[in-house]
Amino acid sequence: MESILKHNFGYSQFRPSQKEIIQKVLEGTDCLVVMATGGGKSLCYQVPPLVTGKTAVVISPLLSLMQDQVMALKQRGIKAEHLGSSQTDKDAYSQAERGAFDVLYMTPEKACLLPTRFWSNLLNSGICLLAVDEAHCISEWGHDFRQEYKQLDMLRGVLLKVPFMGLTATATKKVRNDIVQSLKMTDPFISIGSFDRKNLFYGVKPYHRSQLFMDELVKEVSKYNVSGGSVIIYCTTVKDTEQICQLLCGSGITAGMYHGQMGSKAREKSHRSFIRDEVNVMVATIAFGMGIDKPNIRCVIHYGCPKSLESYYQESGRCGRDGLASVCWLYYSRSDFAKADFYVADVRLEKQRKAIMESLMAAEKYCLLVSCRRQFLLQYFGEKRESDCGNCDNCTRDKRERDLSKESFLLLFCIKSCGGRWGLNMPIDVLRGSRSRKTVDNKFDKLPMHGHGKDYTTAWWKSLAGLLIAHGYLKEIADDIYRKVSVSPTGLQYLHSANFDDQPPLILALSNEMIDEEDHGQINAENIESSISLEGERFSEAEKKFYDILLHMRTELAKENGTAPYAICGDQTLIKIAKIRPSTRARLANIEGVNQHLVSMYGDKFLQTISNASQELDLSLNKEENAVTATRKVYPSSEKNLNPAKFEAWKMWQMGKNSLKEVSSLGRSVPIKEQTVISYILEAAQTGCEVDWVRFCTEIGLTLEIISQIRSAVSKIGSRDRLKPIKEELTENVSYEQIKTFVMMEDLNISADEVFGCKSSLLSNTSTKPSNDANSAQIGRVPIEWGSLVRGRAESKSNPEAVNIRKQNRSDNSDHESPAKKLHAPTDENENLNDGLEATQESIMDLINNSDGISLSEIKNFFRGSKADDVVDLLNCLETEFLIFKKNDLYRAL
Ligand SMILES: Nc1ncnc2c1ncn2[C@@H]1O[C@H](COP(=O)(O)OP(=O)(O)OP(=O)(O)O)[C@@H](O)[C@H]1O
Repeated sequence: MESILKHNFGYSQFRPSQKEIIQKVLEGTDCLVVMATGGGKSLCYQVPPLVTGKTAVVISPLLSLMQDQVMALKQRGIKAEHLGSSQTDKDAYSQAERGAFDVLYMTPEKACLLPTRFWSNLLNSGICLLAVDEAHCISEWGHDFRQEYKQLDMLRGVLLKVPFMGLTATATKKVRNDIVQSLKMTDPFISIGSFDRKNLFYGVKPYHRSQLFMDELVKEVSKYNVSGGSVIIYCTTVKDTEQICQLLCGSGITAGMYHGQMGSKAREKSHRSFIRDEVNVMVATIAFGMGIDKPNIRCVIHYGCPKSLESYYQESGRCGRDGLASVCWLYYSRSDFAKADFYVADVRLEKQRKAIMESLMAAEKYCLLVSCRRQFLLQYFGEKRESDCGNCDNCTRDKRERDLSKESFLLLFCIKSCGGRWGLNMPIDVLRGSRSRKTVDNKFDKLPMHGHGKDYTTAWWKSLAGLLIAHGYLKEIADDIYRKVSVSPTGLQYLHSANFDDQPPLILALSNEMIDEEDHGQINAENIESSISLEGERFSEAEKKFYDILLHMRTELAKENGTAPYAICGDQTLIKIAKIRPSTRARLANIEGVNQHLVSMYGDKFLQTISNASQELDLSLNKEENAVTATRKVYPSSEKNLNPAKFEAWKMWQMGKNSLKEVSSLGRSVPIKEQTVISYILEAAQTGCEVDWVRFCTEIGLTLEIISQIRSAVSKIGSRDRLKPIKEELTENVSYEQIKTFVMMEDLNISADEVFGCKSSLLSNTSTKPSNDANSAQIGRVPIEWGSLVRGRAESKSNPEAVNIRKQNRSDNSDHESPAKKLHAPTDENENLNDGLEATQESIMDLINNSDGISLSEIKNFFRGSKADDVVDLLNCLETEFLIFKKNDLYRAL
């Protein structure tokens, strides 16, 4: 499967769960896949047909989405097609039933309309899977219910024994159950991944329709536009869509537009121009979006509060799909929260109206939040996150705190005095001294707090109510389409401890709206700008020019071939090419994201461009990948990859030599948890910051003994994907932080020897590496089992000499020894035996086939009978032929 992944997709590693899901499909098991937006769900149905040689049928809700996917798959050398009204190829249908396609897309309507004959012909030809993408559309509880999806169950009666797969990014438990039942799945494998999109920064701002705000919007969009990144602006109405598009175009930004009132041709054209990088900014209603997989969208702006958090997560999920840092802004106005009437206009069932209302209230809550937005979002989808993320506006802004005891008392008292039967408007009107008929009729003008809140605006009071709801002093419930606010038990307790003249302190962080109002509605540039930098990699001036040349070449190639630039390869791949500047096809093929189709179709063009541009810009070729990506030795570029809070924490700890405890409180009005500081530093390490691991391990109490315990727990569980089961295997004194650190060090190939300054006997039982390897005894990576490697060679007919080696090895190495002990470095005797071995394509293939990843130095060492350069040349040839590939600096067979 890994070979298919590299060969067709250019990737060297499956993401968490992908492989397991694919294996389940291959076993014929139904699967429900819930994975974050951009998590890589598509691969779960695109790989099985390549393994089995049978067709995967994919049900997808939108034509444009299917067309994009077909286009991208074709660029990966995969036979893909869609059936539907826009299909112009008359033979597509008959080819499809003959099983000519690996992946066959169709809408649910089409799937239900196709005659049984089509399905039985396809069954005869071979069908490995029926995948239902965006499966939440099947559920009436979902945020995007589509009637057509409901009828898909009829295919069950036709496609006997074919595994069904439902895929979605947003499914509550109720929706998940609905999908399983609606698709009549039997004992399905359910995979629920994390919803966390770590590379996305989340921010929210209240907006006013002022010129100042519009100027700032233009400025924000221009920022991404100049660097070639794409932006989507989602509007809640067609009118806003047109106005914002006009505004941007009037400011010299080439923007496209997409909404439901445009004709289908115009919409298609607009979509195509965006996908092909002809326009970088798309202003759209939510008609545009589901499944858009354009990797380089750097910013998604919501101009108006979305109607639910599910749709917000879906739409903002279009952002940063290549994993580079990207930004999601949500601009709201108070009037957005009063749109419930509009959303429920055609809904007759009270139950559904209530559900819509609750969704809107959750979105409102997200807007008004003063704590970590990521934590809130994840919690909404049922996922727990212990610490603040440090990558949202609330985590990164300086909090302005104030004692709001007097104001809170007044509001709580007033809400209670009004009887808890109202929304917020009535009690706030009372506080502001209203003598409206309703107030007088209810005798609220006689209440003691009447008129005591005149100094603040209605919006300010609403904001305070939002804070009190968030902190549990007030509770808000939906009653059909109305909201009612009442004082919670915590609020009552507070009221009891206070009176008109004296209240216990209640210190709260002011919301953005309150700050905004107190700063006289001035939204300044600093406020509105995202606080993270988007520059993914640090380029020199010349490298930046080199990258631009590559971008230009990719655009031209895409035009010539009628495809989208990103379908040729993603920006991240292009960044790597610009940094490494490979001179041969083999080196090009080895870059993450480069698939065989790219090498054979466009390889010459890439190499020619690289050669010319390198000469022109005086840049050397074939920069060592390690020098580019080494994560342990470089740090300054990480300032660009980390948000300021995390970078500062790392700087204080690593450069300032402060302890973790000191970092948690130094210069902060409210200390953060020490665990948060630890996670910041680990993240810094991940993005390339240098970390003094000795000091770090000492501070968190991570010893060799604990490492050994964690490793045993990991091998018992068989996976490091989830920390909880690992933690449960360990004694209580081993903390999550220690486990996280272990995992991170393992990911970064940090050697225990290096950290603990010894050749550890504790480590040698499972991960001893040949002692002549400078990087030996890395934590966790089980190195090549020299015994099995030599046995493997011996079994190969192409290498008779190996038989001798096996004999020799057997006599040295008892079969009764534990597998761990068999992991030993070659003895001097072994080394002498290898002295005469010559490398050939075949013998290298044997060696690699029999190893679980082998480094260049190990291969050179093994074939000391050949010149090192010859070994490298042979390896290059094997890479070009896509027989082997490199992952984490280890060669593996495809
Ligand atoms: N193993 C992998 N290694 C690297 N990139 C991957 C891997 N798997 C998928 N990707 C890339 O991640 C991006 C997102 O994948 P995909 O379109 O399948 O997401 P998705 O889960 O369907 O998201 P959504 O629900 O938002 O549509 C794609 O560009 C895809 O090529």
